Amino acid sequence: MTKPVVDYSLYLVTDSGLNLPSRTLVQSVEDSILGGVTLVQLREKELSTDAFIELARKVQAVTKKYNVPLLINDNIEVALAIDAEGAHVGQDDISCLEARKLLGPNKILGISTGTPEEAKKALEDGADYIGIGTCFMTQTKSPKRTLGPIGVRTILEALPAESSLKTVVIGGIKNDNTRRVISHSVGANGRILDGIAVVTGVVGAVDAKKASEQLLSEYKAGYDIASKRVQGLVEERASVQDVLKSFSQLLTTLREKSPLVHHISNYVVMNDTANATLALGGSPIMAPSAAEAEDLSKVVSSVVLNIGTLTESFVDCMLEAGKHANAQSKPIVFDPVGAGATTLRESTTRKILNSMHVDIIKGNAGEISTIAKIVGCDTESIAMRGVDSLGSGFSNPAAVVQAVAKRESCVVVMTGLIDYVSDGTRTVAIENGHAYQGRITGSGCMAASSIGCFAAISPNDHFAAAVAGILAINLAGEHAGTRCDVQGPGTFRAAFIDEMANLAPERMLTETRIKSVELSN
Ligand SMILES: Nc1ncnc2c1ncn2[C@@H]1O[C@H](COP(=O)(O)OP(=O)(O)OP(=O)(O)O)[C@@H](O)[C@H]1O
Ligand SMILES: Cc1ncsc1CCO
Repeated sequence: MTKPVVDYSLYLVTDSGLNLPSRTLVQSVEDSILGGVTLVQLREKELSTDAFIELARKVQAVTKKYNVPLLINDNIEVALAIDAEGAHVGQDDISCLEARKLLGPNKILGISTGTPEEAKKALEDGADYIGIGTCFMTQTKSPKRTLGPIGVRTILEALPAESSLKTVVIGGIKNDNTRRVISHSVGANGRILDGIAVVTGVVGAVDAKKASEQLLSEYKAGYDIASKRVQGLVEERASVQDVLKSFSQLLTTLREKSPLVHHISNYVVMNDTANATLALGGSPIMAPSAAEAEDLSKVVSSVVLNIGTLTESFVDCMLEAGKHANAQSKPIVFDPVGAGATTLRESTTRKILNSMHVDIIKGNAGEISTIAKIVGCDTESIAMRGVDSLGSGFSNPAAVVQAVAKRESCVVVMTGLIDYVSDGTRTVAIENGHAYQGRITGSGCMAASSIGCFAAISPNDHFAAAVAGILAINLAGEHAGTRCDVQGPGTFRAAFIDEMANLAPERMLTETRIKSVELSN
């Protein structure tokens, strides 16, 4: 018998303890296969070998009927006794090498992995696939730390791009997180998860068939986004010159369309960011309640998340708004204010990056340094004092923004005397701006709002949106800072908003001081 070809897209892992009492486990398995489950694993930790074999034979009658492979968890004896298609082992069970010896070369063998090292070892030891987890907290597992999509990606990136080892993600995978787990975990090596492994989402669902249909459709939607991202990594991009030409048009469009921008901002800058949005041509809605996030996601054109004054309810709202913005494909701008200043800010930043796909990250050097650490980029560390970045910044700032952008598959903006914007491939340095911007609070937050406005009317080119957003705010800063009626930060603040409203689109072409930075990829 040759090794079966396996479709890992929707992998059901059973658990009698979680199966709804209204039906048998065998019924749940059959319903889930009718809904699209492509692979089944029988996991029974409490049964004797005889009882396990008896149940396995019943489940096998169903899997055989639909030609879906059946794997046995942990117990190789049971797998061999019923001639199952293969087995799955954990890190604390029989070793992968030993399991392969017992199973022979033609059975499917999978192993649970939680670190890049375990994944590489599984490949060496002859596994066919790895289960990567735990991704999120679940009813079945409460690990000390979950991987989240970023941790999953680190494991995918540890594997050679061309290796035939398949990968599935496990742990808390549900309908409402499948798409982003798949799309957000794409490795820089182009590896995309081959499937999702689900326990409670199916056996605990009232309608296992419907739950399976929905999960499979979410996996496919996530896979499509992931494939586009992988293509984007190699696709030819428009030149900076092309982007420059489009800026004045973007500002004109912003004023014509006046898109609604959902802000979850901080108490300090709420009013200034709302006024900056209006002055530039957008329409702000400052809405920090989770209860209205879903409704808003349907009508707004972009979302700005700002962690400046963190409270539990702000965080809840950001997570909810992010989830719905991703589902509605509305761009998200993330402003990790003071990210490195406290443990709460750092852990919230991690939570946000793990819970949604952020399209544009904007921060000062200290904040970007914290993000780099969270996502695993090896860079210098820049200290923060409260919400301000300390010192002269990175020795090679362009390389840092490019590395973080590449790693997160998003656009990264780092502000300061010179602002850097990168999408991981193109990187530019923007020299416009006025020193007064550094002397009032919230000019970074207003920059995020400006980017949010441009992202709203440029949903398919977030790089152009970020560059245009920074240019608009910095040109307004230059005009305001050089006005003779501006005497200091107080008068500057009012003049700054005026000059955002006065900004003529053509000035974005003639007054920009922008340089493309050539970096090796
Ligand atoms: N010395 C400066 N010269 C010119 N522009 C500056 C200067 N300092 C800051 N800026 C501009 O001000 C904006 C905000 O940058 P900054 O790095 O000060 O943000 P931030 O520290 O996040 O601000 P905040 O936390 O107050 O919102 C950017 O558009 C940047 O270009
Ligand atoms: C000063 C300050 N503290 C929390 S948020 C904020 C505004 C700058 O982001």
